[in-house]
Amino acid sequence: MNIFKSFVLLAVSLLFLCLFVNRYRRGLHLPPGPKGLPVVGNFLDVQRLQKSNELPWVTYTKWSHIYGDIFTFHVLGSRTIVLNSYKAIMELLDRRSHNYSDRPYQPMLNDLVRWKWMFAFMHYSDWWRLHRRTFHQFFQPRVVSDYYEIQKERTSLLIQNLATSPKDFFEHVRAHSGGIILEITYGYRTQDEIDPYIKLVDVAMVGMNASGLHGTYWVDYFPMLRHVPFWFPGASFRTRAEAWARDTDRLINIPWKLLKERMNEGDTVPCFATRNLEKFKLSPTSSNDSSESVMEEVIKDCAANSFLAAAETTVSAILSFILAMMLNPQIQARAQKELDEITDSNRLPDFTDRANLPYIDAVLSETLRWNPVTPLGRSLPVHWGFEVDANTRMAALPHRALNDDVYEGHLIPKGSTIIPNAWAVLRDESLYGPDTQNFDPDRFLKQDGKNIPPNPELLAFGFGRRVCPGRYLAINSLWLAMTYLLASYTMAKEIDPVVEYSSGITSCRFIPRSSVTSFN
Ligand code: HEM
Repeated sequence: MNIFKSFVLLAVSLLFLCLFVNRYRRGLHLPPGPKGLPVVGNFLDVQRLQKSNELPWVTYTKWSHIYGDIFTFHVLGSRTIVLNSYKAIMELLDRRSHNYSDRPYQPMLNDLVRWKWMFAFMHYSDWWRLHRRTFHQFFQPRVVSDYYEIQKERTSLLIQNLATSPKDFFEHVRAHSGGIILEITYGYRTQDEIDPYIKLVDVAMVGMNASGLHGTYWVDYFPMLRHVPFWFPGASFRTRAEAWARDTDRLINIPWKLLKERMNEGDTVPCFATRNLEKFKLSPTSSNDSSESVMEEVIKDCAANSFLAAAETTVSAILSFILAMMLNPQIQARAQKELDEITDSNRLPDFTDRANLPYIDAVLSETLRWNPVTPLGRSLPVHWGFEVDANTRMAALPHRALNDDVYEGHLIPKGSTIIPNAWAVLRDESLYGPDTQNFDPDRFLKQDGKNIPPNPELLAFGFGRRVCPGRYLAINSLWLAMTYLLASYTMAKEIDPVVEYSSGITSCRFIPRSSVTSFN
């Protein structure tokens, strides 16, 4: 009888607890958002957005004008919360980053297209931490100066290549960014070595962009579908995923295999991969792909991750800078004047000059603000001169809430996908002043030193524990490319460039500057 009484008491208490928790949760509302249909939620809105020509960050910004800085939408039971203000992004993703450092599970991308080795897509876990730590040791502020010589050499080559074939500037910029990271990670040095690897990235990115947009495939909502056999009616996504997965495998395996062959022949230069393998006393002769040790797997993953993460993003930032200079000749002339005064127009700039070039620093900040590489927290696949369809532009690197949280009276339930709309913040006139669609470095140079807007680096490189670990290297590469370009050329319009990434610019004239051509 006593046992029965205790059981009833426990059940009643549990019931009250549930009611209390429910009341607490009911009292708090989810952030508002577009009204959806029963069961499918906003499935149709999202489909419409994916098929439309409107860029998703633009649509999200419009929705934020209707629903507020923080809004929600649902698709088939999965909840997405979009943050559109500096305050909300910094409070949640930065200050409360312990709760928002996870990534949503994407069965199509991670499992079927086999990107789960990429730590940018991993869950917040010990496995991710091991990767991040291994990576960080070679890209933290203390060590990035070790890469100055590689960056200078590659940037000089970019300037020379532009003189030889200016029409191929897009390829030259890609070879520049790819060349820097390939030498740092795998020790590859020559031009001939770089091109095939850049092609591997290009090919693998097709599958990544197509599968990385959560919700494009039903399997993202119903993960069980990943077990559907290839021959099953309607399972064409499995065949497509398998073809993309083979490209992913090639991206991670081919550079590694070549590195090991070279190590066996004693023909390598010190780099991220070799120095790490030595550190953990891993001999390439004693291991092959099927018997990799755990640490070898981590080093191999990190090398491929840095290669992929660095190549596209840095290219995009440099192309944005070139576009801004072409469209704003007076800003270009002012930056060149500042540079010439420091270098006396008879040498190339160096990192030690940076503190004396405040206007160029403002141009760098404005470049990151004006056309952010990662409008929704991930890089844009920029292919100037090519049409990129709306789906590929939609990709984002979202965060995920690990536990229930409350923000300004809104409930943010555990498991919600969180998208930071950095683009909306970087265009916010209350922070960056008027006409944020225009390129104007002066917004960062207030004479009185007051009301300086937030540094765009805080938004462009992501947030909290997931902030881009390659940002110090990226800023150095960008600064050097900008200053070498300004010192060596005047960038001018050949035809009217379209200020859009999708249809993009097709041509730029690189006019050698007579005062500096002697040292090219
Ligand atoms: C202009 C250049 C770059 C931009 C704008 C950029 C931006 C970003 C952004 C927004 C994220 C996501 C952060 C988040 O989830 O909150 C990220 C992640 C990452 N970036 Fe970068 N990045 C750049 C260059 C690089 C470079 C040069 C490297 C490598 C050397 C790199 C390596 C990574 C890695 C490994 C991650 C994943 C971090 C994680 O999930 O823990 N990035 N980057």
